[in-house]
Amino acid sequence: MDEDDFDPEFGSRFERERRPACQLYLISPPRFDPGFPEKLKAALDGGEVAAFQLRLKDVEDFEVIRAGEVLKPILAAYDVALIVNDRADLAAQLGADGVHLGQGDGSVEAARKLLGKEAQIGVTCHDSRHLAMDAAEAGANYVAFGAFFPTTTKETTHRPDPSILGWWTTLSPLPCVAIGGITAANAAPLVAAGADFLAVSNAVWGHAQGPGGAVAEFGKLLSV
Ligand SMILES: Cc1ncc(COP(=O)(O)OP(=O)(O)O)c(N)n1
Ligand SMILES: Cc1nc(C(=O)O)sc1CCOP(=O)(O)O
Ligand SMILES: [Mg+2]
Repeated sequence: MDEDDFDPEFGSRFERERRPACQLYLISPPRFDPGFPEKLKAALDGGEVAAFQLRLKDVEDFEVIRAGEVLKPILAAYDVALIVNDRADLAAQLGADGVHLGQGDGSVEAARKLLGKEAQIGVTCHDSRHLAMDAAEAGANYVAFGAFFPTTTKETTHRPDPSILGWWTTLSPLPCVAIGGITAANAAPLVAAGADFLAVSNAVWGHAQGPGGAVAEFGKLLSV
């Protein structure tokens, strides 16, 4: 792809100016159980969600594809972007809206070649300003910082200060995602610091009032 052809600020769901408020980015549970599509619908009935990441772990490729095929029409009906974790090739196979890449999940450039210029490509940057600048330079559509709070969803070793979000928003127009142990009760400082997206898993799928109740709780926080 010609570098000049790529405009990361055009038509992107993750573009800050077009969507100024902080938004919710749901991360799937690590396994796809048969009841999950109904849980997803319940979550999306609870309020505004910008994006959904299919993050299945330790499963065969065909399971990711099968899950993606089931979830894609549901997400489309609610106008929610489908982002596939880890694998640009599976994102391409699914016709997903984008991919999320960790530091060991391949380059932005390679994902861009596979997915095209409209794709949303996010990059894990832990607590590193350097990684975030590298990701932006490589053509990422968003950078993700975390883990802001302890989480049982994933083993984490980095604990950024919320001020990294404010630093990023003054430096770059590229949206930033906050992730890691986020709940409606602890998220306010991340929103205040400048997070464009809150990426959340357990606080939604494991919520006592169900996923819809959880999304509604986040909605109250994000609408003020
Ligand atoms: C939005 C978002 N941010 C960070 C991650 C973590 O990605 P990675 O470091 O590759 O770890 P795994 O999620 O693959 O275990 C993410 N998935 N999404
Ligand atoms: C997938 C993931 N990545 C993280 C990082 O710090 O990069 S923390 C995390 C877990 C997010 O799930 P929960 O909302 O349940 O904590
Ligand atoms: Mg990964």
